This record gives sequence, structure tokens and C-alpha cells, in this order.
Amino acid sequence: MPIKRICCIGAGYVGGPSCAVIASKCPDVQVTVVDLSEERIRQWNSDHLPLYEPQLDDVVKSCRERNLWFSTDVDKAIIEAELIFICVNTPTKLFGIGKGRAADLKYIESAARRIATVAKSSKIVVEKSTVPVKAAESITNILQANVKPGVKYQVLSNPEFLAEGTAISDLVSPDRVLIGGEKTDQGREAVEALCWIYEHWIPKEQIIVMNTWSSELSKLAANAFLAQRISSINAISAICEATGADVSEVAGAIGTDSRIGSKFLKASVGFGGSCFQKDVLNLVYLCECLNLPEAAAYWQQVVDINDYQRKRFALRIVESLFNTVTDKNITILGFAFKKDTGDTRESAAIYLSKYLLDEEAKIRIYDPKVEKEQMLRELTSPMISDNPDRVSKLVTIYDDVYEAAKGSHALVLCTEWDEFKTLDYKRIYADMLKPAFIFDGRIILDHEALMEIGFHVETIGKRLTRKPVHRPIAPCTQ
Ligand SMILES: NC(=O)c1ccc[n+]([C@@H]2O[C@H](COP(=O)([O-])OP(=O)(O)OC[C@H]3O[C@@H](n4cnc5c(N)ncnc54)[C@H](O)[C@@H]3O)[C@@H](O)[C@H]2O)c1
Ligand SMILES: O=c1ccn([C@@H]2O[C@H](COP(=O)(O)OP(=O)(O)O[C@H]3O[C@H](CO)[C@@H](O)[C@H](O)[C@H]3O)[C@@H](O)[C@H]2O)c(=O)[nH]1
Repeated sequence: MPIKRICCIGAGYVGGPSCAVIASKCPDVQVTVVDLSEERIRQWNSDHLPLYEPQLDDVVKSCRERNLWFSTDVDKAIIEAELIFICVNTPTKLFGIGKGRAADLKYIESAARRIATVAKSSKIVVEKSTVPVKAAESITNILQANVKPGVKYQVLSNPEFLAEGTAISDLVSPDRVLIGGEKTDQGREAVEALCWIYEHWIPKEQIIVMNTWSSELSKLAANAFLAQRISSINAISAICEATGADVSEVAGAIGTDSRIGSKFLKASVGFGGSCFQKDVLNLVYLCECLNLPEAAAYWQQVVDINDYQRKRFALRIVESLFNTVTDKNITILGFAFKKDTGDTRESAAIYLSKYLLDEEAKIRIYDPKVEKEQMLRELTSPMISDNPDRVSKLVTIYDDVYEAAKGSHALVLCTEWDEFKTLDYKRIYADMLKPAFIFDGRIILDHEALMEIGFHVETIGKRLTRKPVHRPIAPCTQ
């Protein structure tokens, strides 16, 4: 059954880019992305899209108002569509049962209830948000409990694997597309309809069909494995710093083993982003609910090592700066959770800033893509700060990196933006207080060159040996 109209509920980092790519690859399908947020929809319809993502502007402009629409009229889009993607947020619960671990499914439920309330014809409902195993069953229950005569629903799982910063290329050439559905005639028909969409640009053999629960669990498992690799190499980085081994050399050596592979072995100040911590904690909670405490403890360690890595780095900054950063000017380079995105959710820079603010350091922040208001929102959120006045007193945001560095005691590189590799560090050094410190939390700078300029350099997973100071050798008297 060729699909003519798609509705996507949720115009965020997943809904917007993934539907823009579907619209661009399927010109014969009308795609409407809806959201409750009028501001977000206004931005999607403007020249200033609500999120920064390489190539996104071009894709959106190529099909907006041709077969790609952004709207707040959720009901109309649901009524008209044959296939509905649910791409709403599923954040970690902040209160009640499962607080701090379980996924908050209230947005999923409200989307399902809206479909159940307004749908007048049969729908294929596709869960694209990341959810706990068996969430599709809850969606089905809500839909069936309110079903109207002649209306039929099929609920599919189709988790999204795009990474921010590379969303468009990930969507255009994914490693695989995963579809989970019921093994019934109706289920198979719904799976075929969704496959038909993807087959517009993805080879059939890369579309993997499985049962719904396997598909839901595969998404959590994939993120848990990726996050675990980062925590594993970060745990090794602590050993490197204590012994004199170099974590980049170790990662290079183990990555050449084809069974291990070289990707996702970059030690860092800790992983961030809206997904890894949330999804690993979601898995931990699932294990706890299934009475599997050992499995829960195993996955919890992935998150614990990430906390440890951020704290370790903050401690190193304080220790290196003669055990006090109070009233010192510390410039944070990069606030996004990774390069090529303006997203700051769970960014390591937030936690680094928090630790330094707790020590009453004066923080200056520069990021090429993150808006000032966004940084302040993160730093004053109740989870991070119990004293918003301190943030307004101690934090200054700059749009010129050289101005930010002027008069600083230290630079702390938190995001691996390419532009940080090519700054004029001689100029920066000249304007900083001495001794001038650089803490490279991403291992991207030329440490030898920086030390040559005169910087005191600290990085992750490596002890940097300073050049011996050349003094004339005293003549031997005996
Ligand atoms: N961000 C990523 O890179 C990424 C990648 C893969 C999967 N995911 C998963 O995809 C889901 C969405 O993530 P995101 O980053 O796009 O979230 P987001 O917060 O950027 O966007 C979600 C949007 O849904 C809207 N929304 C919530 N309830 C709604 C409702 N009932 N009706 C209409 N709109 C509603 C919100 O207003 C928001 O704009 C999450 O489950 C996430 O784990 C995210
Ligand atoms: O070797 C590495 C790789 C990544 N990171 C950090 O890990 C975090 C996450 O990076 P990445 O996975 O590239 O970005 P996300 O956009 O969070 O994407 C992840 O989370 C998405 C949401 O579920 C999934 O769809 C993607 O497949 C998965 O990669 C960032 O802070 C990175 O800097 C490291 O520290 N070292």
C-alpha cells in the first residue's frame, strides 16, 4: 500500500531532520511535521531553523511547501495521514517512581491519546522516539481502548540512530533501518508500507525487520554499547594518567583489532547529549524492574564512570591551578555536547562549569553555535545550580574567543570544535595571566606546540613531559 500522507508528531532534533529527509527522498509523499510549540514551528517555517545541523537548511529549503509542511494543527495532520511517526521527547523522569532513571512516557501517551481521539480512519503508528521495551504495547492499548468503528491500528517500532552533527548524512546513508512489527497479516502489511518509504533511498538488505520488542531493546542496547565503549576508554585514560601510558596510543593499538574496531574509542572529558545517559539509565531501570540487579549494576557503571571522568578533570584543573580557582578567570572553550551542533543537553561543559562555580571561579564561556540564553538556562537549571545569583555574578558569555581569553588564568577545552585547533595561540598566550594553563578535554590540540609557546598543558589520558629548562651545567670541581 503506497503511503500518500505522513504526519510526524514532534518537530525536534529527530522529527524535523528525519521527516525533511523522507520528504526530499519521497517527492510523491506529503509530510507534515507537527508540534505543540508554536515557537518551534514558526522557526521551522523561517530562514532561521530551530537547530543547527550541517546540510539541514538545504534539505528543508528544497522541499518545504512542496511536500514538507510544519504546523501546529496536530489534529488535522493526524486525521489526514495514513502513517504517523511519534517523535516526541522521552526524558528521564525527575520525580516519582523511577525518578532519575525511568523514561518519562507522558509525551508518548499524550500523542497516542490525541491519535485515538481524533483519528477517523485506520493508521499505522510508528514509534520513533526511544522508549523502554513494551512501550508499543501501551500505545496499542490506548489506541484500542478508544477505537472507533471501522478504524484499525498497527503500531510499529522504528528507532532512530542518527547522531547530532551528522544527522543528515546518517539519515541519507544509515548503517541500517530497524523495523519491529507484529507477525500477523496486518502487522506484515504495515511493515511493508513503512519499508516502501525507506526503499525510496535505502537498499532493501539494510532494512532489518524483527519483532517489536527486539527492535525497542536494540535501540537501548546500541546506545548502551556505544556509551560503554566511551566509559571503557575513559577508565583506561585514568590508568594512563597514573602510569605514563598514552590513551591515544592505547586506543590506536586496541582499535586495530578488527574484533574491537577503532570507532568510539576517543577518550574525553565525558560523553554528553540527550541520549546516552538517559538511555543507559532507562536500561538500568528496566533491569531493576525485571529483577536483574547484577545486569542493572553493570550498566549503571557506564554512567558512574562518566561522572567520575568529569569530576576527575575538574579536580585536575583545581589542583594544577595551585589548589584554588576562587576568583580566577577560567575560559571554557565550547559549550555544545559535541562539535557541529548547538545542542547542550547533558554537555560535559555544564558539569565542568558547575564544579568550577562551586569553587567560586569566574567563568567565561565561548561557543560558536550555542546562544547565550541557552547556556544560562543550562547553568541555572535546578539540577545544576541552587544559586542562580552566583551564575549571574560569576559567568560571562563571549562571542569573541580572543576577548574571552584575555586576562584568563586558564582555558578549558570542552567541545572539539575544529576552529579551536587553529586559534592564534601565541596571541592568546600573550594576553593571558602567567603561568598560562590549557586543559584539553578532547585531546585535539597540538600540545608540543602549545608548550613551546609557554603554556602549561594538561590533557586526558596522558602525562605531558615538560621540556627540561636549559641551564649552564656547573663545572665539575673534583
Ligand atoms: N536527539 C537525537 O539525536 C536523537 C536520536 C535518536 C533518537 N532520539 C530519540 O527521539 C526522541 C525525540 O528526541 P528529540 O531530541 O527530537 O527531542 P526534542 O525535545 O528535540 O523534540 C521533541 C518535540 O516533541 C514535541 N512534543 C512533545 N509532546 C508532544 C505532543 N503531544 N504533540 C506534539 N508535539 C509534542 C516537543 O514540543 C518537542 O518539540 C527521544 O525519544 C530521543 O531519545 C533522539
Ligand atoms: O569516541 C567518542 C565518541 C563520542 N564521544 C562523546 O559522546 C557523546 C555522544 O556522541 P555521539 O554518539 O556522536 O552523538 P549523539 O547525537 O548523542 O548520538 C548518539 O545518541 C543518539 C540518540 O539516541 C543515537 O541515535 C546515535 O546513534 C548515538 O551515536 C558526545 O558528547 C561525544 O563527544 C566521546 O567522548 N568519544
